[in-house]
Amino acid sequence: MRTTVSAPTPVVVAIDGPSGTGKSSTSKGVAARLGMAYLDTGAQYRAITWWMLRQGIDPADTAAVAAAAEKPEIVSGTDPLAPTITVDGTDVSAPIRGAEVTGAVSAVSAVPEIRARITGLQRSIAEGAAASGPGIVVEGRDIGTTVLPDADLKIFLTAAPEVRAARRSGELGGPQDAARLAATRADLVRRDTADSSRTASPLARAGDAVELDTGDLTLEQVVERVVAMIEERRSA
Ligand SMILES: Nc1ncnc2c1ncn2[C@@H]1O[C@H](COP(=O)(O)OP(=O)(O)OP(=O)(O)O)[C@@H](O)[C@H]1O
Ligand SMILES: Nc1ccn([C@@H]2O[C@H](COP(=O)(O)O)[C@@H](O)[C@H]2O)c(=O)n1
Repeated sequence: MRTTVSAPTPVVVAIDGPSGTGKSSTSKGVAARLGMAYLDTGAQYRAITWWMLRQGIDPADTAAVAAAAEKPEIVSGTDPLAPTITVDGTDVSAPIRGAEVTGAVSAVSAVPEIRARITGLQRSIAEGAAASGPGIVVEGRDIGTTVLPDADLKIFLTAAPEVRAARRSGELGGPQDAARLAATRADLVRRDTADSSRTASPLARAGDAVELDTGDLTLEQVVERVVAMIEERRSA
């Protein structure tokens, strides 16, 4: 006798939150566990910022950034075990994590023409993944509010700035002195303030998002909780 195993219902999951709350690590872990696709939308904003800087465009020159918004080709690979990001065919996964891009990305991502361009890309990737597999986990700042307002599950991650700064400093290696922690904390808070106060699609928790404070949880525990929520939605 042959048993039929039905494919899991495709699920679109939006994970938002401030910098360093664990969005990328959680989203990759969840997507890998459930065989889903994964989209790092911050990497897309970083990639377009990298291109602007390479072109000599001043990130503070809103008109110049807007005029160039459609020019670079940005391609995201959505395998959670090996996510990729290219600009005009160049792998930019390393340079987009540098201080220059990190310092400029909030200015570029606040420009409405940039948001319209990147939001369009994000929606088409999410649609494709939901149509052809078990779904996608999309992480960013405005996924639940603007990019995918009809997502099946929305999560908003939080953690105190001190916790986030300690995690980030640990990631960078080297001595964990007070001055370094304070500088890392200030950098996170500066970016959160810029991202939440912009007019176009700011960092915000969607009204129907589940808020999860990751401060006292290990990464494994956070992944476990999100997986449980997805399985609950699937069986509902
Ligand atoms: N629950 C957790 N417990 C301990 N460390 C964690 C936890 N979640 C994430 N981390 C660590 O915190 C750091 C930041 O995590 P991650 O890059 O996933 O955050 P993020 O929200 O995607 O940040 P950003 O918005 O700046 O891209 C990483 O070093 C990660 O390993
Ligand atoms: N949905 C999003 C995602 C990101 N941004 C902007 O990109 C910056 C970098 O994001 P990381 O997650 O890689 O740290 C972030 O500070 C935002 O300016 C965004 O606007 N919307």
